[in-house]
Amino acid sequence: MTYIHDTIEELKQTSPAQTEFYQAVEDVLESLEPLLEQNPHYREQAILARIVEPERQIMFRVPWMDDEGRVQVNKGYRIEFNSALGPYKGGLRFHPSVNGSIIKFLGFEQIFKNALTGLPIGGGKGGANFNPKGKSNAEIMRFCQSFMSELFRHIGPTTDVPAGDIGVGTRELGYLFGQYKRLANQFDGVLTGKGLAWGGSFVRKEATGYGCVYFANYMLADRDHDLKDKRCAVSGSGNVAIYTMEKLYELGAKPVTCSDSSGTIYHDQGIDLDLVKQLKEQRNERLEKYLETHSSATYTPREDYPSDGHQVWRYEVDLAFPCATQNEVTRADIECLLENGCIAITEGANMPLTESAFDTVQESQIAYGPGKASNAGGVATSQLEMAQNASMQRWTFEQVDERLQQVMKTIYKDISRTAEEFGKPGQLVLGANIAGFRKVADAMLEQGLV
Ligand SMILES: NC(=O)C1=CN([C@@H]2O[C@H](COP(=O)(O)OP(=O)(O)OC[C@H]3O[C@@H](n4cnc5c(N)ncnc54)[C@H](O)[C@@H]3O)[C@@H](O)[C@H]2O)C=CC1
Ligand SMILES: O=C(O)CCC(=O)C(=O)O
Repeated sequence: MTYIHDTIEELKQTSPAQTEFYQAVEDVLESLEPLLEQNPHYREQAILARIVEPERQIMFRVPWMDDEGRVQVNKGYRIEFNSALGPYKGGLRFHPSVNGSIIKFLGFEQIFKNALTGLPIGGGKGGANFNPKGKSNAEIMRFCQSFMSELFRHIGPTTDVPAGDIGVGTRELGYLFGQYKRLANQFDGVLTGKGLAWGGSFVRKEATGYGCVYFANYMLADRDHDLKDKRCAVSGSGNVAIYTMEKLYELGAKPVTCSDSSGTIYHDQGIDLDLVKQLKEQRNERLEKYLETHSSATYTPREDYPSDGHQVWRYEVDLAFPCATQNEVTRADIECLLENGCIAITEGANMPLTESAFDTVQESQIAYGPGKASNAGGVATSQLEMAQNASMQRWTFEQVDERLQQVMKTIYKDISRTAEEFGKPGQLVLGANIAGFRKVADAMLEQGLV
């Protein structure tokens, strides 16, 4: 459709050199053709041109001092993308690869993901090109304090509520929250993923991984499969990967791989999750150390990966769960998964498939849970944390987990129904993009020229 094509071309002119952002925009817009044909008012009201433009983009200097007394400077970002459905909501990423394009793609995805939860949250994302690897605890604290010294004036419990993402966990959120409190003189729900003793919610830590597996379970059930005894490839070994593996074990499946940015572990008898938690959550070690306890496992260092992809996807598995980062699955990886009999891919990470991997999946018959639906459990539970903070209540682990399961079921049903409505049953990408877009676009139209 030329309207969609023209919007994407215009975006490339006005926001140059933002490859990941174009990739995320193309994924959403290219699904919208049947909806736009049915509803000409979206075009008349220039809704596409409005929705791809963030409401506000904040970029700032983050100066801090390292342990040697040297001054360091990083770039900080917060993209407040869309507030049609509620306050901006989305994580903060600290990773050396962070730039305007990465934060914009993440913020754009977040708009539709948050809409799919059915909860009143808009979309935003932020972060810095800061590399936490090898930094001391004191350096991390000083960086977080400097980052928040600027960010605090832009956020608030009903304005913009950041959370964690890659490189930002409970420790970093603690330092960020401490600095916010000193500057704003407020103890409120301005960040989510907080420690349980200072306003955090049960299940937030586990929510993205658990939610992803709940989603996979609903998707498989609809295709007369279940998780029992399924061999699973999981990538990453951070927050999302660990709690994906935990729930897979609980529901009878067996994760046989995990990875970090240095290499991949394959363990045929099943990944030793207690050991991975020790290595990653407590000791901050590389996965290679896994071999010191399990010599029967295989470790492949990154430099020995196949030239066209990633080792983690090159084993015989039934299910795949990319849980590390964007563009971590190539076309060759997908071909290998398909040849090895994999029946479903469920995304824990945001946009983990390269464009050609995505096209290959779309052409295949494999069940595919797109991240904006399947990893929405994290942000949904963040909203439950906001609700608990605002009402000064604390719900039990079981109550929050029950709500999380309900949200994931509703998302699955909503996107499946939408795919059917547009004559493409089972096409969850189309279902997720149309269902998410429609909620946001309709709210924007009702709010006037915003
Ligand atoms: N934390 C959350 O609640 C949510 C996270 N996500 C997404 O899940 C993914 C993982 O995030 P978290 O587990 O929170 O982060 P994390 O920092 O806890 O873990 C990230 C993992 O990915 C690996 N990784 C990072 N960059 C990599 C690279 N270039 N190559 C290979 N491995 C790499 C790291 O070694 C680590 O194992 C990201 O795409 C994030 O945006 C999505 C929804 C919510
Ligand atoms: O919990 C949140 O607010 C953010 C989660 C997030 O960053 C994501 O869904 O990608």
